[in-house]
Amino acid sequence: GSLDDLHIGGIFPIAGKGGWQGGQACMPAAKLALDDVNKEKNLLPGYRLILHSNDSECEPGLGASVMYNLLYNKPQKLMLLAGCSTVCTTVAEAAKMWNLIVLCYGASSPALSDRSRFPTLFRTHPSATVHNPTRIKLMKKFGWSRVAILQQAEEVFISTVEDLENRCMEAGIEIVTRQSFLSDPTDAVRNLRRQDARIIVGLFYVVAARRVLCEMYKQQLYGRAYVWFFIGWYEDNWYEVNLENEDISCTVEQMRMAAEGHLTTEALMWNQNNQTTISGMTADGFRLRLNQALKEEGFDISNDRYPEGYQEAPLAYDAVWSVALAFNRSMERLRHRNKTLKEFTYNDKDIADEIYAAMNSTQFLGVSGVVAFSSQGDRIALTQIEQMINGRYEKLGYYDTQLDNLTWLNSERWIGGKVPQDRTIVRRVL
Ligand SMILES: CC1(C)CO[C@@H](CC(=O)O)CN1
Repeated sequence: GSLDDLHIGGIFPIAGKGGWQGGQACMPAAKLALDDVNKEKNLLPGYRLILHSNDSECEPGLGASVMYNLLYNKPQKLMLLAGCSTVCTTVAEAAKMWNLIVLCYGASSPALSDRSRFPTLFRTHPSATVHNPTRIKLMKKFGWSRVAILQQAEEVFISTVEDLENRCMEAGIEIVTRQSFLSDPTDAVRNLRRQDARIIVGLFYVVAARRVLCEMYKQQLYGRAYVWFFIGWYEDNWYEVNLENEDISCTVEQMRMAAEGHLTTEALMWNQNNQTTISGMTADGFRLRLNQALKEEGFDISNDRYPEGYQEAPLAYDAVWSVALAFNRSMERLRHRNKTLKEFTYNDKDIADEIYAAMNSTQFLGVSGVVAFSSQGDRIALTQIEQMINGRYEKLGYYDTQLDNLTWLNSERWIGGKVPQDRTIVRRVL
């Protein structure tokens, strides 16, 4: 017989600059997943999953208006997918009024880990706070118990630093100073020097990162006596590009000198080994298929950053699988009560609770790695640690926070040949 349709809404960053580099690859990735789940004959037997996509341009206002279009136009939607933090915040805060589960594939804001504000939110994109246990783990590994923080005054970094401060307290790590800046880091970097900061955690977007790096060079806050933690999701050669048009008054050579030796942490968004995932593909197989799909859609995938340039694509792909699996599981349970998902209406909390319960118990191997959510709906993810060695990022290891398991490759290199100290050592000459 003919298949019955299950409808979901999708809000994607497409036009505009797509929010973050790579946001535009999320809709093509979601469409690939839609084809795949609809081919699985025993995943949604008798049903076809239909995705109604709209463009948010990563703007919360536009995101809200496309959400209302999705809700006030037939057919009835069962769930909403969204991307950027600002759009996800707006959509997730409102969607509970329609008893809709929201699944965000591109939202990193720590503020979203809040069941009182977002009771129906899940996200396949990890929170920015996922870096913090890794930073603490490294501080302990290298014996650093006196650190400093330098951050850009942006919501995502303010809430990440609050979490980091709490974890430093618990770990007995002293924060000698926390400096923040809006766009010019000059004074903040000077204050780091005044406090004799040696181990510094830097939290800023990539444009601010270039300014910080040049300021580090000018104020000599780099080299053998310092360790900087930067964010790992900037594009690879981030410190060599746009110097002129961003008025960076350092040369590429000076930027490279200041950058040498810094550590980075980032959430893993591509499954690391060659295991076959739930879709039947390995992560590399997904990479090839995505590449093909992007080419067909006219994307420029010649840049060497591919797929890091589209690093969040696996999160959008796995989000659609999460939806299909949750519908499969909730349909099973509803059947015992002679109900089906097709009966869902926006004031049916009973079915919404079934979908919530099913989503809450998600656990499968996707192309982005194991997909599972915390009680706050946050993606549980591994982190990767790298170091800038001779102008190239080298992998140093991976950290699994859940198991407190650090996989270390012993490939770190210190400019002075030994681990930098977290303070000036005053030798008592007796
Ligand atoms: C790792 C990054 C670049 C963090 O910001 C996310 C976008 C957002 O949180 O709005 C996308 N992924």
